[in-house]
Amino acid sequence: MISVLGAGAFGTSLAIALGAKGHVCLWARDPEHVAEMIRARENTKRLPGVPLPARVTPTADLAEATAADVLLLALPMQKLAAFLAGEGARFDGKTLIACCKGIDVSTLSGPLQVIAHGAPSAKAALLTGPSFAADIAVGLPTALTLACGDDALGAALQEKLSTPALRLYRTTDTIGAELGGALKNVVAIGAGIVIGAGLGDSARAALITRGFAEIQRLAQALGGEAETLVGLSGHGDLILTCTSDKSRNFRFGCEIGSGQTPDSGPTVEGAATARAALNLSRQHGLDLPVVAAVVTLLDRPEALDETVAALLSRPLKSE
Ligand SMILES: NC(=O)C1=CN([C@@H]2O[C@H](COP(=O)(O)OP(=O)(O)OC[C@H]3O[C@@H](n4cnc5c(N)ncnc54)[C@H](O)[C@@H]3O)[C@@H](O)[C@H]2O)C=CC1
Ligand SMILES: O=C(CO)COP(=O)(O)O
Repeated sequence: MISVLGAGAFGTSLAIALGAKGHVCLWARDPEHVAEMIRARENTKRLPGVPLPARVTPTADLAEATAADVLLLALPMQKLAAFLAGEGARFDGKTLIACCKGIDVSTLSGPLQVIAHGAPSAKAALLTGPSFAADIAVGLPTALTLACGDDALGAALQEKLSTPALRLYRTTDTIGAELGGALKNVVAIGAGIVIGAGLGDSARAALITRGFAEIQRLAQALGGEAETLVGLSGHGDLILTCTSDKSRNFRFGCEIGSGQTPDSGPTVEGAATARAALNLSRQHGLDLPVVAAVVTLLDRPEALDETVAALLSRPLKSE
């Protein structure tokens, strides 16, 4: 059996997709939320309008959910470490698949390092790549990356989690997959700022491209492979997130760029990850001007004009 821990938009969409293949347990920490999902057969709070298949069982009982061998962790990145620390030995011997995108801001670790620390005897993998929960939930075609250091386990998980509409590609480059997925959200905030500020589509294309160069620079310095970064989990997800109004990171950036106070309610992974990425770049002596500009504007949105001017006045150089 498979369980999904975290009944947000993404966890629910994965439970719906996998519920077409077999039994899936969907765990949420709030019993009232679970009762509502059982009553409505829908996650009206996070993914309204899509019925839960009969084989999806919502539960607030973590013991019931963790009876499964394969557990998909669909929590926000900044909550993952505390969640694992609180549940300790429950995950011994389990296969944990991180479904979150980001870098833990206090330890500067990606999701797999966080799992290795919080659940050291679990086997770990990462599910990432370009996909909106709303698309997966209604069965639109989607291709994701399953990253696992153990290729035999990765192949078994690829088979287990693929459906006719949800195609998983696999890699053993977990660092490249983690960092591509984490950093594209930072660039998406930047792309949103550009559009929100009315700087135009050409400027957005420039920012995406230079942002991608920064993703490659940092990820490769940390051991990620170039091939992974041009794949689904890097370039693929960058395209999706920087060009769609469905992206929360992109919309958050648009709000900053247009002078609004951004809505702090939705999960916007790129905000904390921008700070983590900037700290990592300093540790490694790397120059990441797009990431640095996003951090500046998270702290001081009123500095938009001077931040854009500073980016545009950088020394001219070869591409
Ligand atoms: N929504 C999407 O289209 C996609 C999201 N993702 C990633 O999935 C991860 C989760 O995002 P969403 O599901 O969209 O967010 P969401 O905001 O819809 O849901 C997050 C869920 O986590 C739960 N949660 C938060 N802290 C918790 C804790 N300490 N213990 C237990 N549960 C907790 C919340 O109650 C909520 O149900 C993020 O890293 C995101 O980048 C990845 C691909 C697509
Ligand atoms: O990760 C995603 C698309 O692949 C979802 O993007 P947002 O978190 O910006 O909504």
